[in-house]
Amino acid sequence: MSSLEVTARGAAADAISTHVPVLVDDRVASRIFAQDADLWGAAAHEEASKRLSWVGLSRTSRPLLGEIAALREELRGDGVSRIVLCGMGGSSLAPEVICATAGVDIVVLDSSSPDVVRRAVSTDLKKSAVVVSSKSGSTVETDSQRRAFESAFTQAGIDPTTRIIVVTDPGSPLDAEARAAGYRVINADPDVGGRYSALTAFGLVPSGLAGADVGALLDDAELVADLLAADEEGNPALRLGAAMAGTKPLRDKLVLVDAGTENVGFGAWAEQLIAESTGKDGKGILPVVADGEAPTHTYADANVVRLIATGDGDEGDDGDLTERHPDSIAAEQPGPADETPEDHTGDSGSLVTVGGSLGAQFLLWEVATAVAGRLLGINPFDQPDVESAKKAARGLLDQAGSSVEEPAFVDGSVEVRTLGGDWLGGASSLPSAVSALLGELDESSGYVAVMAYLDRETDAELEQVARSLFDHTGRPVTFGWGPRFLHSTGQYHKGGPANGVFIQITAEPSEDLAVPGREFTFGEFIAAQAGGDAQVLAEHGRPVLRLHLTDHGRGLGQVQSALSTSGA
Ligand SMILES: O=P(O)(O)OC[C@H]1O[C@](O)(CO)[C@@H](O)[C@@H]1O
Repeated sequence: MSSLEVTARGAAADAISTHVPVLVDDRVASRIFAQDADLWGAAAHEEASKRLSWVGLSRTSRPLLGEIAALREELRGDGVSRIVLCGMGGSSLAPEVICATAGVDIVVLDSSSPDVVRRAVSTDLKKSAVVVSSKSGSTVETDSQRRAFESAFTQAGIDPTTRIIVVTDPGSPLDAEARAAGYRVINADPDVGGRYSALTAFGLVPSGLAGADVGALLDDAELVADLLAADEEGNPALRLGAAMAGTKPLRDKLVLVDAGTENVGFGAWAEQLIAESTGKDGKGILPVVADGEAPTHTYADANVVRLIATGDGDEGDDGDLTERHPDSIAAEQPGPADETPEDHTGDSGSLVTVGGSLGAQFLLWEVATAVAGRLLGINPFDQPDVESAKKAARGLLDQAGSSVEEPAFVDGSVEVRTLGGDWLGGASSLPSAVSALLGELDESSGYVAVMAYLDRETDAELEQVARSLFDHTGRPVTFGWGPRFLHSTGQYHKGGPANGVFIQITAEPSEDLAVPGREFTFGEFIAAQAGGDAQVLAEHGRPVLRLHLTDHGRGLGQVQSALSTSGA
């Protein structure tokens, strides 16, 4: 069943009551589906005019289904049982959620760590097919990964053109190069941006080859398309968009809590959509992907979204529900304060509950984010600050091999460096440096961003420090694996509100790996990405604590300990 269930309480319900009637009067929903590029102001018109084709994908993507099914059968006949996806951000986050939800395996390689890449290219190569997905065709991580696989297949005596499938925009540099080299190329709709591309070839090809029922995704999106295009107060996307960006005062931390949803890892996909779409011009909504146990009302700028299983919605337990039919939303009138969980500030809180099938929710959140962009007064379709980090990384790559700046000090197996202000003070140990950074945190609006350029499989335990830092600071903490987050929350960190403090963790690889045909190695590349991002954050006045592990095991233990006690 694809019905969308959305309810709201507290400040979110107030935002809905305030803004949805105006959105209806302005016919925002029907104009989005009519691909009206005027909805976000003159400055956004050019980009919006080539970034709205996602509204029709539930129909226009259908011709892909036969091609995907045939290719899957061909590969299986060739002994392929492992699908690897090389892609960053919008070119890999949707397949990751689609396959996890469908319970089918896919290896998502969205890292430039030499150890991670080496593991991906040296595991079961003879049984593997690789989808190389890049809209622009110029993302260096994806190009480097492709080169590594091309070389590995060749060395294994396997013709790479029989095992590498390319998904890219028509006319991209990768499109021409791949076709000339004899690769199979599947073009995606060029009028859809990466973070809106879940129902394009970027989302469907890798997922379908891995065995997910991608036709059902399109069916589920199709079932709710008319509802989401309706200029009606029951339109779930108008209400979700108003709840996201219309609270007063603005609650700009959107805490995404897995409260039983069948859509596995949905928060990681929504994180890029929301952060990269809204985080610019000093504004934006920060997605905070929390674990299910996270307290739901703990700071006054929190807007909590509980992602529930389809059909688990509240059945009018407050009696305030307006008539709710399966495919609509009911915005509860804000009940008495005691009906919504109190938080430690006595704030009555803001809570949205969302349920629905994955295909329906892809479209729901895409429309809601476009609505939120209009309410925030920003262009939800560009990512102006991402390029600055890429440019800084390229600059550092050109200097590859040159000496790295000296650390402020070394504590055991951790080199400590600081940027973005003279906030270190007299700190001379790792815990005291963490404490000094947290001392820069604005207690009413700030957030902590942990950015780990490590191995999200073998170092997965590190993610738990987010909860410790939250418990210690009472402020939102985001955790991103580098360089993957650069294509998700990275835009927000640099272009959004200047209230983040940043902890970057890097490590010496166990063994470096050449990028075939390039003048840099994977180790040099990921180090340049980290250095470039830190440099740009500091240029934006953000305090950055850079922690570099000289011995992976011992250094990681020190960092986990320091971030878990947070200098307490
Ligand atoms: O698909 P491409 O062009 O390789 O881009 C990957 C990702 O990088 C960005 O362009 C910038 O982060 C995202 O919008 C996109 O999803």
